[in-house]
Amino acid sequence: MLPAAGIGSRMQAECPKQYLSVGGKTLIEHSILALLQSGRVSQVIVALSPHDTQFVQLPIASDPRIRVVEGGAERAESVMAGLDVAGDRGWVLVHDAARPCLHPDDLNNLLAISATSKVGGILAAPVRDTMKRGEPGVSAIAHTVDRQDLWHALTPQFFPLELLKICLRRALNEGAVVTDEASAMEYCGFHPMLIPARADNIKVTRPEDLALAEFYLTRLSQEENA
Ligand SMILES: Nc1ccn([C@@H]2O[C@H](COP(=O)(O)OP(=O)(O)OP(=O)(O)O)[C@@H](O)[C@H]2O)c(=O)n1
Ligand SMILES: C[C@](O)(CO)[C@H](O)COP(=O)(O)O
Repeated sequence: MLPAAGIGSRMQAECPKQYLSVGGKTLIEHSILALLQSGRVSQVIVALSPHDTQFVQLPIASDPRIRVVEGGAERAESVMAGLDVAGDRGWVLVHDAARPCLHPDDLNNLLAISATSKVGGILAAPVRDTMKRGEPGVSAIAHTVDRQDLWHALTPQFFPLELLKICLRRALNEGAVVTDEASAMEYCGFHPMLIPARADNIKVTRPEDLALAEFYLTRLSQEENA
């Protein structure tokens, strides 16, 4: 499942950031292909804005493995819309359309957990910098946050489909803050696995991220063609 119904406001681009191009493909195409090229993904459900007129123009839109649903006002609602049409596929990957640099080794490491875990897990990168909590409303440090066992949550996030649907629906119905799928699982008392992953699986969010994504994608392409 690929949430792709955002407007990319922080990117300050002419179009929603998932349609910015790197290496001749849009970010959303890179993100979908990273899933399909694994050979382990049978269908990709893409949640799009009701105002999206660009996806249908992409060559990948005619791939029979792609299904489109209407996303919601928040990412979690878009994900829920996709899960509601996912059928009975056992496990589901949720991957941001804005994360085009997913490495196949990370994807395979995540997919492997379904052999042993009943809860699921996420790709994550350990925090490297000293972390500060800011004083609310002012640019001043309140205190340093212990970065021991602190991780950046990435995507894909990988869960048993029915369990994720139950947890996400409950979290949304009860007004929980859900910024990733693991948040919903945690809200319902589960402790998803953290799968150590590459820090170059960036979420293209701000203007300066596009050049970085281009560098990482070029390097990934060279590695795959080596
Ligand atoms: N209502 C929403 C909001 C976001 N997303 C998707 O969730 C992913 C991660 O969200 P984010 O990086 O925040 O994207 P945007 O919401 O588009 O960015 P911004 O917050 O800067 O507007 C993106 O692929 C985005 O398209 C979605 O499917 N539905
Ligand atoms: C799902 C996610 O990419 C994990 O880090 C992140 O929570 C998305 O947050 P956003 O505010 O919707 O970009």
